[in-house]
Amino acid sequence: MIETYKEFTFEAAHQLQPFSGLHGHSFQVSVHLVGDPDPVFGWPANLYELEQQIEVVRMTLDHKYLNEIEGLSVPSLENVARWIWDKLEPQFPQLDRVAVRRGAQGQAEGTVYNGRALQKARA
Ligand SMILES: Nc1nc2c(c(=O)[nH]1)N=C([C@H](O)[C@H](O)COP(=O)(O)OP(=O)(O)OP(=O)(O)O)CN2
Ligand SMILES: [Zn+2]
Repeated sequence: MIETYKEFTFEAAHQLQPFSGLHGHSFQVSVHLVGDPDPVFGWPANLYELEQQIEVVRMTLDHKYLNEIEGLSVPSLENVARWIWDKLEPQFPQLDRVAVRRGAQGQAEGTVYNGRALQKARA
């Protein structure tokens, strides 16, 4: 098995009542794929294909008010990560986890969503 990842960022506003009113963040995301290496290229998936789908996701989130996006009415870090997983997993069965963080280096807060581990734990 081999792991390949792609990072992207987006800027967005959100609020999380009753904990926070309207404000914005720079979010940093990393998308990790795990799978058997391709016999020629050694990758679990072609990054060109992943990048195309990530761009669709990024365009949906970037410079948006997250609470208004379908499925993101409660945009905690964890729900944002799950939402990204749900968008990418149908095209990428090799998807292993999605990490979402916000805040400066050394002060960041974030989450790692591993949908497959959660599905196994529930089964
Ligand atoms: N596990 C989580 N806990 C909490 C989350 C979350 O997403 N996951 N979010 C919140 C609230 O949004 C909280 O008010 C955080 O507000 P936010 O401005 O996003 O972050 P900070 O308060 O740390 O402010 P900085 O801008 O980072 O200084 C609560 N719990
Ligand atoms: Zn916030």
